[in-house]
Order: sequence, then C-alpha cells, then structure tokens
Amino acid sequence: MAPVEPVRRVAVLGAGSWGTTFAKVLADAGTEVRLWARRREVADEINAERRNGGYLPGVELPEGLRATDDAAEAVHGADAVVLAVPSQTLRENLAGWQPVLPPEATLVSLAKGVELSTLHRMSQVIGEVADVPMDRVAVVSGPNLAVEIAAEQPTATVVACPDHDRAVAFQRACSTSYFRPYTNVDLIGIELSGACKNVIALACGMAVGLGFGDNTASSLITRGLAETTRLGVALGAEPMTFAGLAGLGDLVATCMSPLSRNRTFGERLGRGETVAEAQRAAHGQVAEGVKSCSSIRQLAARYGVEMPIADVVHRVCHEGLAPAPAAVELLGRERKPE
Ligand SMILES: NC(=O)C1=CN([C@@H]2O[C@H](COP(=O)(O)OP(=O)(O)OC[C@H]3O[C@@H](n4cnc5c(N)ncnc54)[C@H](OP(=O)(O)O)[C@@H]3O)[C@@H](O)[C@H]2O)C=CC1
Ligand SMILES: O=C(CO)COP(=O)(O)O
Repeated sequence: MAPVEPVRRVAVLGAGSWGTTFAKVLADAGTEVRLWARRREVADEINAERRNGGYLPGVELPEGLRATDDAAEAVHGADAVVLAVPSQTLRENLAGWQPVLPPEATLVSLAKGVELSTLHRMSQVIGEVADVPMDRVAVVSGPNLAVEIAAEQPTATVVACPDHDRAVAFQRACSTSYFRPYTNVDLIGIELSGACKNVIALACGMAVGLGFGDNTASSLITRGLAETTRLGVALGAEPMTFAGLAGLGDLVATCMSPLSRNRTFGERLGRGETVAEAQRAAHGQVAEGVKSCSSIRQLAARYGVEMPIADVVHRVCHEGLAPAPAAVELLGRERKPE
C-alpha cells in the first residue's frame, strides 16, 4: 500500500452544529478547510460575520474558515472529505457529490446512525455510493457534544479507519489544544456505539421526563452498553471498543447531558408530549435515535440479538407505547444473571 499523504486540506460537507464545529476544530488545528452549507445564506453569514447563528449562537468562527454552497468548490483539491449531514440523508447527498470527489481523498463520516432502508452503517453507505475501498473510509466518534467543543472545552474523540496510517494522518489534521483524537481500526464497533447510544439516550430522557433519577439513568446506561456490545460483537466488532471513548464515553455524555438532542427528545416524550410535538420542538435539528431505533431493532432481529431497550424505544417512538408502561415492561422482564 502506498504511504498515506499528510492531510493538509479538508472539505466539510454539512454546516449544522457538528459540521460547523468540526470545521472550526480543523481550522484551529492549522488545516485548510472549506465548509459546504446547503443554504447560501448560511455560507454568506459564515464568510461575512464568522458565525453560524442558527446552529451555534454566540460562537465566533476562525478567520481562516471559508464556507460555500457549492460542493464542487468545497471538495476541490481536498485530501479528506468530511460528511456531516444526518445519517438518513447521507446516501442521497453523497450520490450528488460523488462525481466531484477527489479520487484519493479519505472519506470521513461524522454521522451516527444506521440506514433505515438497508440497515447499513454509514461507512458501508459511503463505500457503496462513492465506490471506494473501505480502507479509504474513516469515522470520527466520541463524547462530542458540539456546543461544548465549539466553546473549546477539553474533549477526546476517536478517528477510526481500517487503514491505521490513514487514521493517524487524519488524527494530526484535527488535533488541537482542546480536542484530542485517538485512533482505532474497529470501524464496526465505533459506528455501532455511536448509533446505539442515541437510542439509549432517548430512553434515559424518557426516564428523566417521567421523574426518575440517577439510579434509573445509570441502570439504562449500563444495560444499554450491554445490549450495544452484544449487537456489535455479533456483527464482528471488538468487545473492548465499547469500553472506550466512542462506546461508554459517548453513551455517558449523551445520556447525562441536557445538551443532547436525543435525550431532550426522550424527555419530552416522558413528560407526555407526542413524537410530532417533540419533533416540532427540535426546530429542524436531528435526533438520530428516533429513526435508528427502528433500524437497530431490525439489525438485532436479523442477528438474533436481544436489545430490550432499543425495542421499547422503537415502540414508544413508532407504535404508540407510552413511556410509563415501557418502563414497567423493562423492569418486569424475566429475571437473569448479569
Ligand atoms: N451535534 C452534535 O453534537 C453531534 C452530532 N453528530 C452527528 O453528526 C451528524 C450531523 O449532525 P448535526 O450537525 O448535529 O445536525 P444538524 O441537524 O445540526 O445539521 C444538519 C446539517 O445537514 C444539512 N443537510 C443536508 N442535507 C440535509 C437533508 N436532506 N436533510 C436535513 N439536513 C440536511 C443541514 O442543512 P440545513 O441547515 O439547510 O437544514 C445542516 O447543515 C448526525 O448524524 C449527528 O448524530 C455527532 C457528534 C456530535
Ligand atoms: O453525538 C453527540 C454527542 O457525542 C450528540 O448527541 P445528540 O445528537 O443527542 O445531541
């Protein structure tokens, strides 16, 4: 395999809260970065005022961060292309960008979800649509609440890629004084961790909305980690990945933080709001677990893995089960050893 070139120039496609924050991280790391925004006015605001007020109010973006609404312009000459759109829209967006992708660029997913129509992880979607070998596909995942990172609070993450050298090259491109990436080669474990923690965070939010405290949340986190690990191992992941930053780390951050959109969504359901009401309150920002609970549940069924928390979250979000009886159901399951 040819040596991997250093990552000097990166395109970030998607200017929501995480895409914009990650572009800031890259710029702060000294990497040249172009950010693609779907709407022209967002690109104009970033260029003229160095802010993206709709997603990151109060955050000043670095001078060197340039935005455009032209994806071809954003990716031109890029050593890496970072995909920062919601997971259920990745296939369609990437199909549009595919003809202009630089032939040797590393393709990096920030999205945390499992595709509903295929049950594929994001790296699989990227491999299929961009028609690239999997050693060119990477994932960034960890306890990474965008708003905290945009405020430059110390945070660690994982850059995962089957090609370790490629992971190291991208790790260098996004290391700053406040953002510390580790590398990993277990794409399956890192991606399933990121997708499943959103579903467990919905369950934790429901518990909070029902008025339950930290014992309930901790019980959900721990049993959520157990069912995520079972699924991951069945799909070929390394069990230890789930104890790392993208596993336990992200699970704790998302389940415990009021900044999490998934936990907030679950909390609204726990307080008695409908899915439609919780969706309206999210103001267009994505709570990935609402869709991924269904794809993850199907994946679990396909591999014969028990995921009782994901199962009730799906039934609350899509089959009209109320959060209170869902909790009763989880507690009333057959008694078993840990
Ligand atoms: N926010 C966070 O803290 C973190 C998020 N993630 C993950 O990153 C991914 C992106 O999330 P995030 O940036 O937070 O999402 P947001 O909801 O904040 O932003 C989504 C972005 O994608 C754009 N977009 C492009 N195509 C579509 C489409 N078809 N439908 C909807 N939006 C589209 C949106 O454009 P427009 O503004 O025009 O709607 C917007 O720029 C998700 O998978 C999320 O789980 C991972 C770690 C941290
Ligand atoms: O992935 C995240 C933190 O790591 C963000 O979580 P939410 O999408 O629930 O806000």
